[in-house]
Amino acid sequence: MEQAFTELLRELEEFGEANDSSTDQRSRKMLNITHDTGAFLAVLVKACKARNVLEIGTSNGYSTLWLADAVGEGGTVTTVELAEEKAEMARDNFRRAGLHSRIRQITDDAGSFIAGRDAGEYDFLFLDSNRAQYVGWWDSLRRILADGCLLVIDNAVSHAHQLEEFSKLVEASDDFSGVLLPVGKGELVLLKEAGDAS
Ligand SMILES: C[S@@+](CC[C@H](N)C(=O)[O-])C[C@H]1O[C@@H](n2cnc3c(N)ncnc32)[C@H](O)[C@@H]1O
Repeated sequence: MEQAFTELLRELEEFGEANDSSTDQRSRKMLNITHDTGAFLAVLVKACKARNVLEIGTSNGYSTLWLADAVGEGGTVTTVELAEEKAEMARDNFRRAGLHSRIRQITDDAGSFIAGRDAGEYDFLFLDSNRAQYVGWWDSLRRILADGCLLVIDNAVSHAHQLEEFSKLVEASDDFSGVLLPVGKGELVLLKEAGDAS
């Protein structure tokens, strides 16, 4: 990882912490993943050789930068954000990092966006958005993830109670297996089983 990129990540971490502690208004908070979560996502993306990543919940683009760096040249990260002012901040950060050419920004409601995607279109999903909507998104999420690939969900420990219904849906899905890891705010890593090719 280049020094300038590491410095940008550190700058955004400091900005996120200062910003989020300066306001009680949730919509104004950046709510970024932790540094170790970013490093963890990058390792997963590289290990999976993911080339077509989808992130739901861009905020100002901190987590997107980790994903975009990890996919490498030739890879793409599509990231969805509802709030225009945050998408604007993210656009700026993507340019600063020189990674804008591999990032596709969607400023829309993630539910409508994922409903219109093709089956198996993405080989890595990262979900870090409005947890109350995850249950309604489950059918689309499981459909657009390719077989043998990962869906990672942030805040699975910090906000476990908000994910109870969602977790029940996942547990009832035979084609998914998962593990909850104590990284950052708790990462739920779900594998869409590849199925029996024989
Ligand atoms: C926790 S923040 C994302 C933080 C970001 N992943 C990071 O680590 O830098 C969640 C974001 O999801 C966005 N969001 C909430 N509901 C959404 C929806 N229905 N569609 C798209 N984005 C949504 C919020 O505006 C917010 O910026």
